[in-house]
Amino acid sequence: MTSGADTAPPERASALFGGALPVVTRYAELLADAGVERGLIGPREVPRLWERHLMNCAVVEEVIPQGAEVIDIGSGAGLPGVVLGILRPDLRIVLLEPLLRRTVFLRECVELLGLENVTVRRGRAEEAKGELQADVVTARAVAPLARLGGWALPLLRPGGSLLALKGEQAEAELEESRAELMKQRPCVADVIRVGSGKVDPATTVVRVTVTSKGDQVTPSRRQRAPGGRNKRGRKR
Ligand SMILES: C[S@@+](CC[C@H](N)C(=O)[O-])C[C@H]1O[C@@H](n2cnc3c(N)ncnc32)[C@H](O)[C@@H]1O
Repeated sequence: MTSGADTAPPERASALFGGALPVVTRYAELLADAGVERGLIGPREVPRLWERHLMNCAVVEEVIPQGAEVIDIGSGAGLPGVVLGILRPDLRIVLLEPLLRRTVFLRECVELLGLENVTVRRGRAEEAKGELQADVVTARAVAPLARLGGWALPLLRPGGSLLALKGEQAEAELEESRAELMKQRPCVADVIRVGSGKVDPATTVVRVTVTSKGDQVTPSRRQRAPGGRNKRGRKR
């Protein structure tokens, strides 16, 4: 067991987590203990669990609407999904993760922390289309934005958002990926910073919001020209 001092919350965690602090502290202990033992997080992350992981993820809750259904793609050891589930009991969260030993750990966390609003699903995001739907999809350190968009946008309800936690290159990555994201589904995208004054630096999030009521824009639909004719002018 890692020493308690390693996982003791810093002072400003109290303001951020409020009454949820004891449960987040228990989660920090699980990460520092079984999480490290089973190779789900590196031992060097333990001293910076709070600032760099737990608090950094928690502030994303600022932009998640009340009562939203959330899918956390590539949850790993539970970031950001478990933290959001603790902090926001109003959310219903699915932790979507393909690797068995990670889903085993996630199920243990859900059970031990008593998170009735969080479920764990083993699977790949690209295979969840048609089976899972959400108002918000979160993802941290899972895939480049264009690929992530291809997995996440089909899972969103109209008006729903992908919230991708990214680093300092977020703006550049968004500009490179914007056209690809639009091909997936009509959407608007921006880079926002959340948690100013609560975490330093603020957490950078690429937010991609689906604007259409319709489904994904499929190549066949895009090729269709108005007037019931296809691109070559032949009547359909
Ligand atoms: C670098 S880890 C990040 C874990 C966690 N989000 C975090 O920030 O600590 C990437 C995670 O994405 C998962 N992953 C990779 N490909 C995936 C896919 N196609 N669908 C869902 N999850 C995937 C991996 O199994 C792994 O747990």
